[in-house]
Amino acid sequence: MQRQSLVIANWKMNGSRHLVKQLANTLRNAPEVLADVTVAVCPPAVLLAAWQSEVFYDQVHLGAQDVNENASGAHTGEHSLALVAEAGAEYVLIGHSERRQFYGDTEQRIQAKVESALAATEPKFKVVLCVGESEQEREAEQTMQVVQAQLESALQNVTSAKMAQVVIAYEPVWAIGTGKTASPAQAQEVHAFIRQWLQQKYDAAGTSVPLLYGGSVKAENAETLFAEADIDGGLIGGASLEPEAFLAICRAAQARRS
Ligand SMILES: O=C(CO)COP(=O)(O)O
Repeated sequence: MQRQSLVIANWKMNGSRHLVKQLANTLRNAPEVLADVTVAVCPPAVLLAAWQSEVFYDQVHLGAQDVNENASGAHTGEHSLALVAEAGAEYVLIGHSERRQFYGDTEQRIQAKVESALAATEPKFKVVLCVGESEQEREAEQTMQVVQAQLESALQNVTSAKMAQVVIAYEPVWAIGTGKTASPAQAQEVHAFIRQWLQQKYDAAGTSVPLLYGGSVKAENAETLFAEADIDGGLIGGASLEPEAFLAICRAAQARRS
């Protein structure tokens, strides 16, 4: 099955209004890429509005890097789904390893965030669930158990019908921001495992879920990663801060289709 290519920029705590303009202009000048590849950008939430005024919605989608599971209330510093939706977000990253490691995102909170995001109707968010093992877990040959436990926990109450809104990003923690990319074969092995798990739980609905690889994806390695059967695109950190590099990665995702 040929799934649509998807590339998502995760700016993390980086970027500026200037970079919004630069990346928007770079992407706007490549309509042939945007016609073939779904591209979403997740800037810091305070820059969503700047993107909203720059970008044609039907060309580049916007996303939030995280969201609070509650609808509103006394949660200083947090953003609700309604707030990020108002700022233009259609995608939301949930369970990024940096949030799991440093900001208290337990399995239970991630599950709650996934369920709140999938319950929202205006808009119907695309939930990008991030999973991945640490270096020690890989060395102990626990990669598949760790990934499976993360999927089981986050998706335990998610039905097949809702899976049309779900994207899974496999991001091995040891490859994030380290320059150590998983080899295409290493990434494909885990993606195939995730695909099999999804198909077992969701049948056909599991076949349609896009699977993204993240972790030191660069213009130079994107094409070989995206050539793998179960890698439908990427979740890009550092390279998404360089407009030309990010566009080159989007072009590599476009090449995957042909
Ligand atoms: O964490 C990532 C994207 O969410 C990957 O970051 P890098 O591309 O900087 O390794």
